[in-house]
Amino acid sequence: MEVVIAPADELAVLAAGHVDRLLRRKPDAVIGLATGSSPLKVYDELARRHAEEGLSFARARGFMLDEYVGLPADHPERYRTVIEKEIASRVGWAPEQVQGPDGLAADLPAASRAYEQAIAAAGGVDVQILGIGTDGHIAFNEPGSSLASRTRVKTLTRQTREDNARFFGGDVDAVPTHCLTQGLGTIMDARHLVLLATGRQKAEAVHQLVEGPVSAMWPATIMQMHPHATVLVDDAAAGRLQLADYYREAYASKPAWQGL
Ligand SMILES: N[C@@H]1[C@@H](O)[C@H](O)[C@@H](COP(=O)(O)O)O[C@@H]1O
Repeated sequence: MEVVIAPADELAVLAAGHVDRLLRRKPDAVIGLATGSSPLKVYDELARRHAEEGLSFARARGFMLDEYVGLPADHPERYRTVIEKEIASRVGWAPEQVQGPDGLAADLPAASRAYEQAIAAAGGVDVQILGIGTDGHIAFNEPGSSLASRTRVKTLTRQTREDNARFFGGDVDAVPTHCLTQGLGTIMDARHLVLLATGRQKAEAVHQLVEGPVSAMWPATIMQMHPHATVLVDDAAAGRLQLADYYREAYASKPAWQGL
């Protein structure tokens, strides 16, 4: 696991750089897309590179991490709508180039299985962009999630619904109670994980993710078992890291042969 501590704008450029290099090496790459506020600057930077530097997404595909259950198709907070607005429409992706779990399916377990099959049929995810919840969830894998879980229905915790109420006019009761989410096992199958976290409210989750024991109580800790995980955090989110000085030194003195 590589930990990089830098200002938020720099983190976004680093994350976009990973996607950029992947696309230039593999134009038909599969990109895992996260919602939430953490990846927004990354999407801005990718849109900028698409518009100004000819970064092409024409042959690439996107797979979303998760989706609320039951939000109407035209709801502005439906993750499919958010991803369309924040990234897909800005990099020239046609609707069929981006897939997400179907939170409106009549048979949600069947939709979950179909989504796993779609990811596998696409050859798996090359780079997965991730945020982290204050309780250490990734995608919507709440504390207690099986570390080997696959795409399925989950019940959102009160804390997650309160955290996300800001997107629903501050009304926690307007936040759906259930979601479809890639499992931790699904996420771990991606070839590269790039997680972004900023702000003091993420400091404990980041500490657990990087330095805590691997545990279903802090689901993101499963990333410690991934062979290629990049954790990008600002000073505030790094505030509780015990080895912060070491991560700073290691990054500042990173030899060129280690690659980006
Ligand atoms: N399902 C999403 C996660 O994918 C995201 O990582 C998390 C953190 O959101 P934010 O980046 O806004 O803090 O929120 C939601 O719960």
